[in-house]
Amino acid sequence: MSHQKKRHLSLKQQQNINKHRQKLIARRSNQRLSDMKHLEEELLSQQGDQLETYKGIVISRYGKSADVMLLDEGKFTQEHKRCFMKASLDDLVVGDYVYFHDINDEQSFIVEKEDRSNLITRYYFNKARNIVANVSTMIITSSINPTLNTEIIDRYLIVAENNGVRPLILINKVDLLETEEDKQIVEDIIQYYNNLGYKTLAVSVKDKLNIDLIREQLDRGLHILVGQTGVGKSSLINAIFNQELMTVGEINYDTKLGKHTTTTSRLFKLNDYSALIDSPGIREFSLDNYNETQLLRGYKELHDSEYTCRFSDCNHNNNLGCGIIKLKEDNKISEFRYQNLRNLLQQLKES
Ligand SMILES: Nc1nc2c(ncn2[C@@H]2O[C@H](COP(=O)(O)OP(=O)(O)OP(=O)(O)O)[C@@H](O)[C@H]2O)c(=O)[nH]1
Ligand SMILES: [Zn+2]
Repeated sequence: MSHQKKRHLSLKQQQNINKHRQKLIARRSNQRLSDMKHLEEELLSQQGDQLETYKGIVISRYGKSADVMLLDEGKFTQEHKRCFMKASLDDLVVGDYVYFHDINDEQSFIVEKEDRSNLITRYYFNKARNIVANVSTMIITSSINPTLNTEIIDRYLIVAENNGVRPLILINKVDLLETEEDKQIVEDIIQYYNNLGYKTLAVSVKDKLNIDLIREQLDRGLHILVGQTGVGKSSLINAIFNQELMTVGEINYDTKLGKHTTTTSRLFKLNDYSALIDSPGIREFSLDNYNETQLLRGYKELHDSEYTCRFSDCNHNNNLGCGIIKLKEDNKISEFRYQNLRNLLQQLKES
């Protein structure tokens, strides 16, 4: 990697790295022999050589290591590194920007992580698990078949709103709409979300409809694709990149492993500054363990102070200063969004 430009570190970063080295020296005497120590020692032995520091982005996590793509002055490259990290950085997730040193040709060591602009978390049995960081766009994918489920769209919107991520809503497979009535229903839904300020597109991978408009929306940053199984996420990735990058709707019966069992995530570069990250953990995460405040925060219609419930313990079932009921009475929320909100509140009560 010696041909790569040396990254100029800020004073603070240099100090942090120096501090880290000193800590390693202090720790050396009382640390048990372990793989990590071995790596750290190797790192230390090279101190005199003025280790170069590179910036990268985490694209996969495996236990105690991470795959990092090298960034060249902020631009995505094709170069990947398998990295180990100091213990305090073991919460690294896909999307984290990191600084690392090369230990040898195969191995590198991450010494610092940049502050995250956002972090998407999911809950497994009440335990928070970080999924991905620094996301610019959450591409919320839904489709006409098996059924257009706006409640799931709304669930993802809640996650996006609560994490400071811009949503882009795609309604795929519109080629399957047969009647004028169905077309109108879908058009109304799309218009409603667009009016709310969420960019929403009708697309068809089959007919190559509006794929160029999707690309236009993704000119900078890290993007993730979310949505239920079968809505056409893999098909969309192939269409956006105009390449067969993903296997569409197939299961490998020889190994009895579906493609969902792949644990690695992949970063697909759209241009120097824009990339799409795909991994099973990201694709399948859903809204769980959200509290009522977060849920209501996820509904843009309620952001107007006029529609804030007067009492913090409002049960949203009687008219006494309830923002949700007022919203409905004033016709400031569509029927489908209102029903979804009611359903989500009900599910919260039952959980
Ligand atoms: N009619 C129609 N079918 C489509 C379209 N896009 C995708 N499909 C089909 O939908 C099925 C599922 O597509 P995938 O791309 O595998 O869906 P996915 O969301 O990646 O599914 P998971 O990997 O299970 O999450 C496949 O049979 C695709 O051919 C479309 O625009 N129109
Ligand atoms: Zn209320």
